[in-house]
Amino acid sequence: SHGWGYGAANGPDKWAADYPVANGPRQSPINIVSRDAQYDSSLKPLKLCYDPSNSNSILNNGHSFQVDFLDDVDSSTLTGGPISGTYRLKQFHFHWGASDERGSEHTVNGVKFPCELHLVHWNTRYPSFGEAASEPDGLAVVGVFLKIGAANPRLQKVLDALEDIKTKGTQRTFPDFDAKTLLPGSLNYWTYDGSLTTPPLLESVTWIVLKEPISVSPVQMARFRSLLFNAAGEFPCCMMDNYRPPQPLKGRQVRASFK
Ligand SMILES: CCN[C@H]1CN(CCOC)S(=O)(=O)c2sc(S(N)(=O)=O)cc21
Ligand SMILES: [Zn+2]
Repeated sequence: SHGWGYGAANGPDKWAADYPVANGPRQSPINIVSRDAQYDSSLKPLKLCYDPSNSNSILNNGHSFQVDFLDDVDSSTLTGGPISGTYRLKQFHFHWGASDERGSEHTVNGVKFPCELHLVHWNTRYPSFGEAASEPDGLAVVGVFLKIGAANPRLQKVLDALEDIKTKGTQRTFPDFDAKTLLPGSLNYWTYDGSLTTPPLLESVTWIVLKEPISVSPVQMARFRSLLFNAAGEFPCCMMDNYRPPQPLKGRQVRASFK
């Protein structure tokens, strides 16, 4: 049987068959309606302490590409914000469209961005990432929108590595990358309780979506689309539109860290 993907036959509308939680009460992404987000003065500032020496490899997993971090020690961490305790950076990856008018998973007042970055962290109160991933407070993902504008030099190292991981299952080393360089100037955020946006769609994610986007140029976006969903030797299928559309809010509240 074919695995999940983003095509007509195996895309988001088909996931509930194998992953019934797809219709659960806290699914992601969502459309963020800024005027409905409630400012919460008790929310703390986000504290992201990333150590470049933790970055390890860059991998094409057939759904996106991800930069993986060594997470056996507490050196690239997320604290503060809406979460309590310490979460460790595990990986970051992106979702993007076939053209610049779509590609993000979260939307803001119905606006889609061409791309969205996800920095995935797991709660160190649990013994491992795998165990954390199935706990309601196990994961925290920081989402950053990419908006079309000037070329972003901080993306270049990542984009240059893509030619070495064109097909599914390929990876290469990716040392000394400072993920902090991908963050915008302001860490103002919206936060809500949600899920993974891909199978297994586990409802274990505290979402922290930054309000300020970072820039990406159309030429840089084309580099994302040069990746392939397929493994080497298989019929080539460009990696694009690898995003899940917004899901029902089902009564959840979205809080804002800013007025
Ligand atoms: C392609 C597979 N993507 C998932 C793989 N992992 C889940 C592992 O299940 C135990 S994961 O925790 O690294 C994440 S985070 C994430 S998103 N888009 O919500 O940030 C998707 C996935
Ligand atoms: Zn993601």
